[in-house]
Amino acid sequence: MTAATLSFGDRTLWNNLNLEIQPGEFVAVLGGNGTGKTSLLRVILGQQRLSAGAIELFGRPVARGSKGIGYIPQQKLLEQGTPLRARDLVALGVDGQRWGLPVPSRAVRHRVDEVLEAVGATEYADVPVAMLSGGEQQRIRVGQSIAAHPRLLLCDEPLLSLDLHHQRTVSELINEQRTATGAAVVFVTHDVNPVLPFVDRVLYLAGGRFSVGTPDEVLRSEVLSSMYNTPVEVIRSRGRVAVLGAPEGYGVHDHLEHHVRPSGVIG
Ligand SMILES: Nc1ncnc2c1ncn2[C@@H]1O[C@H](COP(=O)(O)OP(=O)(O)OP(=O)(O)O)[C@@H](O)[C@H]1O
Repeated sequence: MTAATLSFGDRTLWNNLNLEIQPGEFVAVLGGNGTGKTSLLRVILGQQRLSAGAIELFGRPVARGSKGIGYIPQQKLLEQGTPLRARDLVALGVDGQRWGLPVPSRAVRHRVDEVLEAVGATEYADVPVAMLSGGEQQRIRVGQSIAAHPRLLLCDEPLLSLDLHHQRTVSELINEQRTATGAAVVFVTHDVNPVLPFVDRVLYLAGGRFSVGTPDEVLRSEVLSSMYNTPVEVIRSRGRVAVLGAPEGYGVHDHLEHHVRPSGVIG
């Protein structure tokens, strides 16, 4: 991504962003509501054009529907009554194009079983997904996103509404996928703590500015204070990060509940 700028009307979300993501790299995208985190993923997916600058994916200009990307969209709870089972959603990830064929091929079925096993969902493979807990649904979504062996995994707040135990298991699943296949991970989150041990670089968006670097370089009082243009204190203790004093709506630790939509369909 070179000199990338994204504006809507007279509002610039980020400006002159240069970011090259290496295979196997784990990049956490941090920032408050409305700072352009999801929009960044949409740019990578080819769903949103840059206002200026350029973006390449696997050496080619970004195009909609690029192969090689796994995507975990922001969580939506599944509507009761959705007849799809866990294994159907994973099959969609393996072979989205041919979705709709009544009987998946043997190769697809094999891959589905493999993925269900990898995400620890074999037990509930045949349960309608709407009956599963949020954490179980999220494992299935991770399964769906990794099923086609992506080279790049885009994760939009995949830990939202999960308890600490499930935050850990879902983060570990994503990280295991990265280490097993060398896929790069772009992980949008309000709270970096659950993934901090895995993060190579942070892209922090705030107040129309950004900062990129290792967690040690970016998650510092001086860096964030300068981005927010107000004194912000970053405290690191026992491997955790807390950001104090970030203006409302721009912090890493915003309240998350309002993200959870009451109903919807797995993306
Ligand atoms: N197509 C669009 N047209 C106009 N404005 C848009 C469009 N897409 C996004 N925006 C605006 O850009 C801003 C950034 O949106 P985005 O969803 O990228 O933020 P975010 O950082 O992911 O926020 P959140 O943490 O709340 O999900 C928001 O104010 C949003 O309303």
